[in-house]
Amino acid sequence: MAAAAAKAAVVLPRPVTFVTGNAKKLEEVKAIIGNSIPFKSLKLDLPELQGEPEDISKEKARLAALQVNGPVLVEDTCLCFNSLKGLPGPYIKWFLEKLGHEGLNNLLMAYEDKTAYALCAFSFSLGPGAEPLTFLGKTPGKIVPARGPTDFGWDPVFQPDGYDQTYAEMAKEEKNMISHRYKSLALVKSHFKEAGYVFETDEDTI
Ligand SMILES: Nc1ncnc2c1ncn2[C@H]1C[C@H](O)[C@@H](COP(=O)(O)OP(=O)(O)OP(=O)(O)O)O1
Ligand SMILES: [Mg+2]
Repeated sequence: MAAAAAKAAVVLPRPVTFVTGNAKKLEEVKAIIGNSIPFKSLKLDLPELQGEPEDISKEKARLAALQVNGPVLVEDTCLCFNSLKGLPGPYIKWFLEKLGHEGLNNLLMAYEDKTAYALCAFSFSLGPGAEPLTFLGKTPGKIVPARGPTDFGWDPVFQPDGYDQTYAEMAKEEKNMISHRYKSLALVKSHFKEAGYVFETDEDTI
């Protein structure tokens, strides 16, 4: 029995590499994952396919697995406005860059409904050619005029439901307990627990 169980375990010869070009994302992922998964990072801005959030995330994982030649974790974040039927969604990075916080608010000027949701799609691939698994986390809220520090993306204009503060105004520890990123990482962590991957690596993790 023990032998059968040992045979079934997937052995990973390397830590999981989290690939992102965004230092702030990495900071949050580190804070949330802690020591639960042997993990390192690679700073690389991967190209992103157009399409549905889940497909963009999966394709990022396929590209990352080829680059790293080993197990990888990637993430794609969307900010979806309900009045705009989910847009800007995965294109929020470009909307934010071109329009700024005020421009994001202006997009909703013609609509009464300011509700939105933050969506995070983590994808994990065991390596080149392996079909990625995707884990989605969603936090509902609304778009408000910017409040709080402006050092992380659209955090100042997103106020999660049930809170008087924007993501930017919240303490990091508090945001990391309710965020879209926290929810999807919780699913990643339970997948790792259930799968019982065995890491046989002496590579350094961070
Ligand atoms: N938790 C967050 N709060 C606020 N802004 C965020 C958050 N996560 C990401 N952003 C910003 C950064 C980007 O402008 C945009 C998400 O685009 P995305 O392609 O997922 O990130 P990215 O291009 O910066 O990093 P990556 O290299 O991982 O793709 O939203
Ligand atoms: Mg990106």
